[in-house]
Amino acid sequence: MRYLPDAKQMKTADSFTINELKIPSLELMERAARACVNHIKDWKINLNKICVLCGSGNNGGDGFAIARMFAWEGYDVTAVLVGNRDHCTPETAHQIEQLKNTGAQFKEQFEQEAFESEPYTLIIDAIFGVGLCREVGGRYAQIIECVNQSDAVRMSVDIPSGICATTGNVLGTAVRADYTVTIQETKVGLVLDPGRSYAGICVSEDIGIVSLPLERDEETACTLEGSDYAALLPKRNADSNKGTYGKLLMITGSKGMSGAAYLGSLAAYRTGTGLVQIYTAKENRVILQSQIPEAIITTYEKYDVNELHRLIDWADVVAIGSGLGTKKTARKILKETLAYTKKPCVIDADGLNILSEHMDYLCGADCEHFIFTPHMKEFERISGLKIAEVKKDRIAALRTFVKEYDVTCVLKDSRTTIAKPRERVAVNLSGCAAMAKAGSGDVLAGIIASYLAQGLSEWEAALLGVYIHGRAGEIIEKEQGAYSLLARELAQKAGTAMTIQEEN
Ligand SMILES: NC(=O)C1=CN([C@@H]2O[C@H](COP(=O)(O)OP(=O)(O)OC[C@H]3O[C@@H](n4cnc5c(N)ncnc54)[C@H](OP(=O)(O)O)[C@@H]3O)[C@@H](O)[C@H]2O)[C@@H](O)CC1
Ligand SMILES: Nc1ncnc2c1ncn2[C@@H]1O[C@H](COP(=O)(O)OP(=O)(O)O)[C@@H](O)[C@H]1O
Ligand SMILES: [K+]
Repeated sequence: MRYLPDAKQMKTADSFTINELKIPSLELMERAARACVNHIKDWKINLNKICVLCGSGNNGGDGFAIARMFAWEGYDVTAVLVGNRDHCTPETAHQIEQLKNTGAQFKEQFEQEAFESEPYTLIIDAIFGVGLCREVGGRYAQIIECVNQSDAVRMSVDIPSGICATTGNVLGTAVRADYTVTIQETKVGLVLDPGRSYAGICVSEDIGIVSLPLERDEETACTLEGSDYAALLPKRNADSNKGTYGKLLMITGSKGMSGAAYLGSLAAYRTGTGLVQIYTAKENRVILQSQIPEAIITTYEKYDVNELHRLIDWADVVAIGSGLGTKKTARKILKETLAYTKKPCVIDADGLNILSEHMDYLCGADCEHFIFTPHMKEFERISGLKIAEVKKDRIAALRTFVKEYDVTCVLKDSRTTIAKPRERVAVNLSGCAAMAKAGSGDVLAGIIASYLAQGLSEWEAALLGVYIHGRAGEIIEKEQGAYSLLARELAQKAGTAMTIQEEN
């Protein structure tokens, strides 16, 4: 597991290391700068003419130290203070002093004409780091625009200036970096979009800042690593039969929407479930029987409460909502399912759309065992927060939502975030744009339900499901390119994605 701290959490870890472990701030700065220099050299960037743009905070201090190191080695380097000299931190003021007699050029002010006339091959952005605390405007915005218009390679120290380390949002404007060296832990704003795309190739470098404060703070987000996911994989025993791997009831599909039922059940079988029963509208029987003969098909024309209870009693796990529609029968089925089931239950798509108008269905329900899988629009509906509002700080919005309803929630997006009360918010790092196709979400609901059926907890199933879904997308993108993925291929490849994981 890796921590993904926000700005405040990272600053707390910095201060703890400096104040409690007595590692001087300047020593950490020296290590940070050295790490940046080493990475820049590894990347084989053209170093003919280097410009380092430094703010007055400690991010600027890192920048001046980098300039000094390159100057010592004889490179042509210019360091520009883009901040106010009177506002320099003691460390940054010290670094400016250290720059004297190294051969580096020092400019106390940014001059646009001079900057644009120089044939810089590398611009190092050390304007703002985790201390960015408001919209970038005025002079700073102009400087960042100049940087983005330059033909030089752009490398950011810690985080592209203008990106919020806590939310990944652009605060006014931001440097579009080709490379970023982030100090110690990857900030959560570097993995959430748009911060992720502004950072370019991003590496983190351990400089000895301790993680204890991050561990202590339950609000520090995290991401899992390959070995963590491998440990979650359901075991396949020699002495087993289909009953060993769970009975999954999928209440999915409606008239003209058989695809959702097909995709979810295919994904569940492909990822290991022993037995899948689909409960769907009667019009889907023939098509589903021919598309997926491995599934048991039970159909309804009208709502029959006894039949629904019998099916839920049969199942170990329920998944409801994909392609269900929002008509009267669908509403009745959802209401009764949520009231009756004590089994783990994935609620997706139309299940969430119906619920958004009837949040009272959750009263008295076994919410602790529910996993919601909304995309942004569905989350807007169930949370009552506009998408723009959610995007301002999606982790905070998600955390508040799961606390209120006591559910596990998988907020799907280009970067999917997963939350549950009393757990750290997790950000999934697998997946790719090839997956932005209709039906991808139905597949995810099937995979998560499949892991529940095989005995994983709600939290484990959500984490592993989202990861494997993304890995399957990556495998397809590698084989077929970024355009041709079909949701059914995602379902088919999900099992392969699990095998690869086992080998890691
Ligand atoms: N020893 C350590 O602790 C280590 C720290 N390290 C490095 O330090 C970085 C954090 O340093 P930091 O905390 O000094 O903040 P930083 O990002 O430089 O910016 C603060 C300055 O920006 C200004 N400012 C903010 N927003 C603004 C805006 N919109 N528009 C204009 N100005 C704005 C703000 O001004 P003020 O609000 O005071 O007016 C202040 O002057 C971290 O990312 C890492 O690179 C590493 O070397 C490891 C060891
Ligand atoms: N650009 C992207 N990068 C990574 N994953 C993506 C991207 N676009 C979509 N996805 C994933 O694909 C799935 C789409 O789900 P959803 O919007 O519910 O699809 P549908 O309703 O058509 O089944 C989600 O799991 C989402 O995370
Ligand atoms: K920066």
